[in-house]
Amino acid sequence: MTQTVTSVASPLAAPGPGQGAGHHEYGADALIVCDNLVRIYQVEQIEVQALQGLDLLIHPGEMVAIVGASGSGKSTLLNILSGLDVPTAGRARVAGWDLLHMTTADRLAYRREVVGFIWQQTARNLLPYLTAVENVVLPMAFAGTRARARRRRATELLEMLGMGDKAHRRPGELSGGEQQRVAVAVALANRPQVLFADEPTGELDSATGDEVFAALRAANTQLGATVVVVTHDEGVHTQVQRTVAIRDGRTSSEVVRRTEVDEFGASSVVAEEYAVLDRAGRLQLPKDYRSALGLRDRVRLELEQDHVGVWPDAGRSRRGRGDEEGAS
Ligand SMILES: Nc1ncnc2c1ncn2[C@@H]1O[C@H](COP(=O)(O)OP(=O)(O)OP(=O)(O)O)[C@@H](O)[C@H]1O
Repeated sequence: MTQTVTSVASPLAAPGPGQGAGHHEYGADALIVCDNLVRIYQVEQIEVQALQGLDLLIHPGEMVAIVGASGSGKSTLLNILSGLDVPTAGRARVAGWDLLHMTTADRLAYRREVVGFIWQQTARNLLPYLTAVENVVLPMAFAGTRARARRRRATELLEMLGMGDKAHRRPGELSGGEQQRVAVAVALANRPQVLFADEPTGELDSATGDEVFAALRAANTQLGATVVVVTHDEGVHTQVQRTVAIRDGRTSSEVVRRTEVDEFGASSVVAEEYAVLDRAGRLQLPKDYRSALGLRDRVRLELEQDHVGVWPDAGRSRRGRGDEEGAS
């Protein structure tokens, strides 16, 4: 993987209202827009800032992983995007639905028809007393799809995900990976524009996890669903086109994978890491870069023709040494 950290001007850096010519709304062409999203939980007298001004854009047809350590805000973000929770401030929009201003009826329609979910706990995805095909039929029945059409779609989806021969088994008669593949079919039943998956492979070994990712990729490439997977597993970047890292309730870096074809026609996958630059111009330098050059407290910046140089504060390190000498 190339280790160039390139700071991408986050789309947030685009001109705001009234700024510059031809300005357009932030994320106008994105399917998922989080703009300065804040979620504060009040626990007795203490405020917990789970999201601290998170910016994120996901475009139609993307398959994106959101990674971050425990407590970084991943579940909070997913709960908001899936319509289960409401942010404290900021803007969140999915497929044209404003998630801060939805009525209860809107929320129901949104959850039933616009988005689909796969949760980590297989038991949360499927009803244990229904067969695989009956589980897939159920959301279509709630949405009012005709009986014959829902049966046909359920069968097609299970076949597409390699579960056609096990359509009449109950979840208890399926492996964990197979249950998650059925869960993907359930989530796709009402033709959602977006699939959200929360640690969908968390309870599985890596080989079985790969099968679940293959099912999510099929949903993405064959049905055109935009897929967002939340996980603490940083190794997930090999499974998706783009990985967005969250730290302390904010997006901090991204890894983008693309296929390059050389002059002999051989293709290879190149992964490039980007630092996210926010509207205020803040970006986070990776820890290994900071420690390699002893960057801390403040750095010297220099604007070059096509890049910005970042240097350790030489004056401060000299002073630091002087202090140490003085102290000895
Ligand atoms: N309902 C809640 N009430 C109070 N604090 C909460 C609540 N939910 C989450 N938090 C806090 O918000 C922060 C972000 O939590 P969140 O669950 O979103 O993180 P996460 O990245 O999903 O973690 P994990 O990988 O462990 O699930 C944490 O400090 C957490 O303790």
